[in-house]
Amino acid sequence: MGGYPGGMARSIESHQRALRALLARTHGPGDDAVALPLAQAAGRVLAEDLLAPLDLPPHTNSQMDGFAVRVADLAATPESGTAPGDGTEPGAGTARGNGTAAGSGIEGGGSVTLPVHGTRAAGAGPVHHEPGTATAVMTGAVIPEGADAVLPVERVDPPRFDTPTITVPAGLADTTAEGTFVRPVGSDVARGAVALPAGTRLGVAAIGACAALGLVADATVLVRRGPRVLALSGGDEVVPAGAELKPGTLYDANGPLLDAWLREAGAEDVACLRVSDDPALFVERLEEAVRSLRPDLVVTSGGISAGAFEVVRQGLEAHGEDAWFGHVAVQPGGPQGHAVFRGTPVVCVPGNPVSTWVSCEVLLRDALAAVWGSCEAPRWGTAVLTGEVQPLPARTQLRRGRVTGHDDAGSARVALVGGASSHLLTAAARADVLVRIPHGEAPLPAGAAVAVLPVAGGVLALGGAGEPCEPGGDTTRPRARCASPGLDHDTTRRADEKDEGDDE
Ligand SMILES: Nc1nc2c(c(=O)[nH]1)N[C@H]1C(S)=C(S)[C@@H](COP(=O)(O)OP(=O)(O)OC[C@H]3O[C@@H](n4cnc5c(N)ncnc54)[C@H](O)[C@@H]3O)O[C@H]1N2
Ligand code: MOO
Repeated sequence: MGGYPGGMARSIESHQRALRALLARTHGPGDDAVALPLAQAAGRVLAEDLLAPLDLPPHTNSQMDGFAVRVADLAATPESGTAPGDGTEPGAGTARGNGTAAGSGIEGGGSVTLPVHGTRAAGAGPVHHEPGTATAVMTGAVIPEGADAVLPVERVDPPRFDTPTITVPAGLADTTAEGTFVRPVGSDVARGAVALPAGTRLGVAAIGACAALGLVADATVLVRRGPRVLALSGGDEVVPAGAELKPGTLYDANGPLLDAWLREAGAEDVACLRVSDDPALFVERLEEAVRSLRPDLVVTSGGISAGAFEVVRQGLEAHGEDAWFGHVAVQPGGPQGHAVFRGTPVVCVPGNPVSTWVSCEVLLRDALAAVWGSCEAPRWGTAVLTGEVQPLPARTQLRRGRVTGHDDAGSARVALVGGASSHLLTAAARADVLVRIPHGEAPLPAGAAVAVLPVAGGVLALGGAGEPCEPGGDTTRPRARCASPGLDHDTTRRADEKDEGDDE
């Protein structure tokens, strides 16, 4: 248990400010941009407005399978018995009924009957609409010129297309306004207007929008350049995947985790280095890597807490400038640090894997978004807890959770996933939000509103993940399995199911 009085720790917000100031020492907000082919720009943030090269939709089209009509043709008067208009054009046989349309079950008392002229499928070119008629149109079909509304097929009588006439019930005829179920040309975005403003992350919908605008995969888009990052992780106990797992050792989770996270956060390039517990060697390798790679930012994981082998803290306190190592009043992510090394900002996050990840999501993301603009800032929402949660007395907790639907009032419901301990990485991998539990003494009851931060957006950028963390390392990897033979899943309580009061 890492106990310390909350009063001696920085708040999350004050540490965010410190990281912003650190990164701003070498980079101004949105300093530079890079032109990338669209195919490589997924997950990146636009550096300039993207203008629409065409109207979207490119033509006025139907929102429904139904019948295109002129609204004026639905406004027949009981006296005339026909729809207004000149009454002489083709289709002037339009009649207003006064009873229930035969077999339709539709209430009458003002219904209008129109002859059906033509059928238009999506993809067919524009045609002229005959006044006083209805044209069958499928969803997406160009609205025939002269028609100004669409009646859904299921609301007319008969509710089908193989019919010479349709009867429009009075309730529908009276309430259909011009534009009903019509999608005007350019109603999503007009040609020349801003389709995606600068600052938009090229997520799934934005990629779809670019495709809809006709941008081909090698069309160039200008995106914010992210930092080139050197990521250091390790410790004597940490070995790369594929190596022999000797007693007391464990596989490197944080190197690949940082590599994936930094790329998803818009880093231009990421180099990963594993370091030992020897502070002199740590400084030597850092020195070498900073000189040869010239990163914009160094991120370290581990080696900063209260142990006897805190290689990062010891190395940077002795050889860095403006080093700060202390605590933030948050769990996980309590121990934190930062320094400047040979002019390069260094952000130091704690080594427990969930602490590394949560620190990146909440602390580093804020600074990268503010100073580099290479990713979106953390955007908190609210949800209600599905069960009671015991807070910590002096630290905000950032628990992992999954949104499980909505309550009767429409609020998102969030259930915690796994316990509070920061080694519970597989449980964290099942989470889609971080749940902010304010410090306090009394349990938060089920139904209490809490802040939640979506965290499951990273998959898009991973296709481009670069070099493995250990180039040249042993490539013989243990094969993944779905379940361990012999492990009784019914009776084994997993470590990540242990819950409250766990505040390491
Ligand atoms: N006396 C105290 N002890 C600890 C405190 C404290 O306040 N007082 N804080 C605890 C908290 S909270 C955290 S978080 C950790 C942070 O420690 P470090 O940042 O120094 O990290 P390490 O000691 O190097 O490692 C912690 C933990 O994570 C494992 N680890 C490290 N790197 C990796 C990796 N690349 N892949 C997988 N796992 C990794 C490491 O084996 C340790 O188990 O300190 C607490 N202690
Ligand atoms: O604060 Mo530590 O980061 O819980 O594991």
